[in-house]
Amino acid sequence: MKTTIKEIGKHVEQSVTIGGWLANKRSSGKIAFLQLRDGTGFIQGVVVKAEVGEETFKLAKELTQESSVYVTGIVRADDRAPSGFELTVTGIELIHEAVDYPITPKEHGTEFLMDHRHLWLRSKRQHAIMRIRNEIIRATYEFFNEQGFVKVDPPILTGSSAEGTTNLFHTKYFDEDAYLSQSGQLYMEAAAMALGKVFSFGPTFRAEKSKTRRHLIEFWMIEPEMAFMDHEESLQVQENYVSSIIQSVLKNCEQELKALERDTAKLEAIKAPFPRISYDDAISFLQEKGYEIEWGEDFGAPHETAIAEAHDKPVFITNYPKDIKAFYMKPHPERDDVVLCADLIAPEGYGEIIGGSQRIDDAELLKERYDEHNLSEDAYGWYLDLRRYGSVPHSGFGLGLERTVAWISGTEHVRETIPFPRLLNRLYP
Ligand SMILES: NC(=O)C[C@H]([NH3+])C(=O)NS(=O)(=O)OC[C@H]1O[C@@H](n2cnc3c(N)ncnc32)[C@H](O)[C@@H]1O
Ligand SMILES: [Mg+2]
Repeated sequence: MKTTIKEIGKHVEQSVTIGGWLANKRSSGKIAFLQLRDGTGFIQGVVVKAEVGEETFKLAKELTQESSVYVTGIVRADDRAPSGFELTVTGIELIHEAVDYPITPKEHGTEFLMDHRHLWLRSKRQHAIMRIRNEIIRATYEFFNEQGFVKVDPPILTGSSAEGTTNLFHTKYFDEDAYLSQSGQLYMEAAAMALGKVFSFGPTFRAEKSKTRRHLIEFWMIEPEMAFMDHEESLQVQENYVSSIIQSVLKNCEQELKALERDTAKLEAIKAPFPRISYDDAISFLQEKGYEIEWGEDFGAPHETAIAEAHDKPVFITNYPKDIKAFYMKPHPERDDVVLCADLIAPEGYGEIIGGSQRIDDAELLKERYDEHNLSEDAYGWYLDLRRYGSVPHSGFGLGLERTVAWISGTEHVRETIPFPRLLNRLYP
């Protein structure tokens, strides 16, 4: 019967057929070991000449890397195998021969692999990362559906910008100027006024000329927005959400984490609540550590890493100066120089995975911010309406999917956490 590698454990000592590709192989004299993959996992097929005969053994010996095949065999339980099973091959049917597959089992440079991303995706490591990405996405929908959030899809083509105008992708919308969305937030606030608790999940775009291991030009963001929730209540949603996806990955991606040699002990300990440190205290901490940083400056990667290293869980840095944060953030009730916001900094040097805040809910104050930031009512009048008609306290945040995948999977660079990364000077494939 036809099955998949993921399901093969249900057929021990039975004859099955899998469709897949040859990932690698080794052979000696009268026995060949085929490393097979079928998209659901990897398994070894053992081909014994005396059992399969001359013709099938010759086919096995001549199979080339990434040729597609149907392989039939008896499923054997084998504790030594990563999947716990092995296939004693009884038959092979070649579907299509791959000639000179470029990504051979030897080491390859990053640019070579990036130029062949459409093929590199097939490797065991990329397979593991993509399955962890999938689990984080699945667990995200599970968490927010269980919490009573409604999925709402903000537009990708917009006439406004939430995160400033320095990294917008301009495009034409017929005769009008338009931008690719940097963040769905402003629209999510409108949705929250209609549906209470909402979340989006989609691509966002930042024309940032940053060449770091944390920056993509196109990345995916989960953006929950919650009417009647204040800043601290939003932090509780964030820490519960992040804890939940970590537990889901630990539970459902054991083989993938093992394939990536991820130290899961560091993840198992991560449960809500997460520590909070104010921006003020973070500045003092860094200055005591000898960092040259003054109050009012934003943190760079080394600062975030130093702050994260002082904690064994993700840490919220709260209440940044108003002047280094976005126009929509609500001022602190006791201070007008800082705002009710927080960045969540992941451990192990993975940096900021969440940016969030309580939003201004007063029309006059928001109008003042429009004037300060030169925002036109033509483009932002609708956003002001949310404060003119039944305004309420509300908060929200954005979690960067790729940075979160990088952290949980222990992957150095975000380029491996998205199927087709868009980086500075990288639009291919
Ligand atoms: N609904 C909201 O309140 C979200 C808010 N408008 C927002 O966009 N915040 S953010 O700019 O900090 O971006 C949020 C997160 O989005 C991720 N992010 C932000 N920029 C990037 C780039 N360039 N590459 C990869 N990931 C990125 C990172 O994890 C940030 O913490
Ligand atoms: Mg941010």
